[in-house]
Amino acid sequence: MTTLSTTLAKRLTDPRLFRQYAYVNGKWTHGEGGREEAVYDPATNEAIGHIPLLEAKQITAAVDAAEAAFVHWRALRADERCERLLAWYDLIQANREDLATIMTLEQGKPLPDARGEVEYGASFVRWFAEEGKRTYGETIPSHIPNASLGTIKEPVGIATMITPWNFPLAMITRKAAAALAAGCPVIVKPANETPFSALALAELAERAGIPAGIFNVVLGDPAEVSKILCGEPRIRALSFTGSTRVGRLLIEQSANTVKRLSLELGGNAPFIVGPDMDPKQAAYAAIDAKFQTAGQDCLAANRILVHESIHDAFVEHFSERMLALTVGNGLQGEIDLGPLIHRQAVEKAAAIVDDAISKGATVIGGDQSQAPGENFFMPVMLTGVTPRMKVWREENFAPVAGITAYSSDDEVIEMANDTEYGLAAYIYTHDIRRIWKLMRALEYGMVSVNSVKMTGPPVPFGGVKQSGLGREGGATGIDEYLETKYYCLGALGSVSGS
Ligand SMILES: NC(=O)c1ccc[n+]([C@@H]2O[C@H](COP(=O)([O-])OP(=O)(O)OC[C@H]3O[C@@H](n4cnc5c(N)ncnc54)[C@H](O)[C@@H]3O)[C@@H](O)[C@H]2O)c1
Ligand SMILES: N[C@@H](CC=O)C(=O)O
Repeated sequence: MTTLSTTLAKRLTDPRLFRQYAYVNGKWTHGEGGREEAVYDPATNEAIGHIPLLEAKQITAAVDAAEAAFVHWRALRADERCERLLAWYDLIQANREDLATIMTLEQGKPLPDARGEVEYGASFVRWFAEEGKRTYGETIPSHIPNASLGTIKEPVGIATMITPWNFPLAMITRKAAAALAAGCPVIVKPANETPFSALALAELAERAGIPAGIFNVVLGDPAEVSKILCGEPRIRALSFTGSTRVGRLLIEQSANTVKRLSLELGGNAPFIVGPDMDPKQAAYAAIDAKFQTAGQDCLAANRILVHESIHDAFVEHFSERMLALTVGNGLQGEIDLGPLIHRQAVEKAAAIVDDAISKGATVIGGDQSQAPGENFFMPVMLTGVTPRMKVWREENFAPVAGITAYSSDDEVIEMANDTEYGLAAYIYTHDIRRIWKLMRALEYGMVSVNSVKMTGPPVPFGGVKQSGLGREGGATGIDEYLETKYYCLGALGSVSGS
């Protein structure tokens, strides 16, 4: 196992936040079979550390630990769990700079974006710390003589979380904080590309007084680990964020143990621009909605649908702004776009662009000879995109924007809904009738009107169709980790009715 005296550790104010072990039952753990995997900085392709690949029995040991710890955690009062979560929140905030450095090194996003994600991730911890105190049951007017009826909310049990590399911290906290606040122990399996953010969260959870066995981070071969977690009957809930392809697989693997599933899967967001919009303003908003995290965002505006009357002006402003975006190592200076996560992502983006060109799209940008390294992809705008092209059908997860013109509201509704995905959609117009018509007709879990920013702790985040199941965050996010127990208290003498 590599020692802590690596480049990454040296960059941190608190080197103990950089851990190259799994975290099970409050202990930093090696892989018993001696298997390990390197983690690379996508900007330089240099190894920044190693992680152990745990053996099957070590994953089961995490479940044993969570099962034992559950008894005490669920018995705490909600306000006691709240205090520990708030302590975790404070520690995340206090270590924001180190957490952002770890994230930029393993994920590649520019440092200011990484700081933003730490803040965003922390905000879910604070939100759910408070929400845990409001998991109310209800009383039910009785239809049974001399009985009182009602419900109470109880933690579902051990919850496991399988998370992606594009938001290595916030995708964990949005799930884990809800589960912990509900009284559930958690077992997190982060993406192997970005494990160090998860492990730093574990270190801070321990310092916050979250007991051993309650927050575990397991590492290993993803397919091997997920089979064990999905097949384990003691794990009652699985929350996954990642691709629709892997989401389908996890549904199958969880069928035998009938788990509670929350799935935040892929997106293919339309960005609709109405004829009344200022083309420059709309183009700049579309740039923000497309190129954040170098396009590796489930909310990325992939298909930009612009009314024909302003299409050409929009395209001019979009390309001028896109060509001014800076691409480089996220640790260095003012950078708009960092690298893609690995070389395969670059190859996939290039194939999507080639496919569109071969089917008649016009390309602007994307001079890959200017890319500052082999995992970088210079942003591309494609116009004249059609439903036959991959850029329309697939989530490209790269800085590739597809633009096309439409002529009527009915046409754009059909175009926008022409996808298996249904996560988020953007509408830009000031016409209230159009807003209402489009918002109601779009088959998406989230619709944002005249705003690129739509997420945050108070809102229910999630998709329809093949973008997923369930909602994270908001007033209902904690319900993903709660069971409703109905009770009937009969034979209560003369008391009847309510
Ligand atoms: N809806 C949302 O909230 C949301 C948020 C972020 C990312 N995403 C989606 O995530 C995807 C990008 O992330 P990704 O590439 O990490 O996704 P991914 O599906 O490849 O991986 C996600 C997680 O699944 C694991 N995994 C990979 N292959 C597996 C297998 N065969 N069996 C079991 N587990 C496996 C990975 O190790 C990782 O932990 C995109 O589709 C994106 O839209 C969705
Ligand atoms: N940007 C999303 C994550 C999707 O990749 C979020 O805000 O949760």
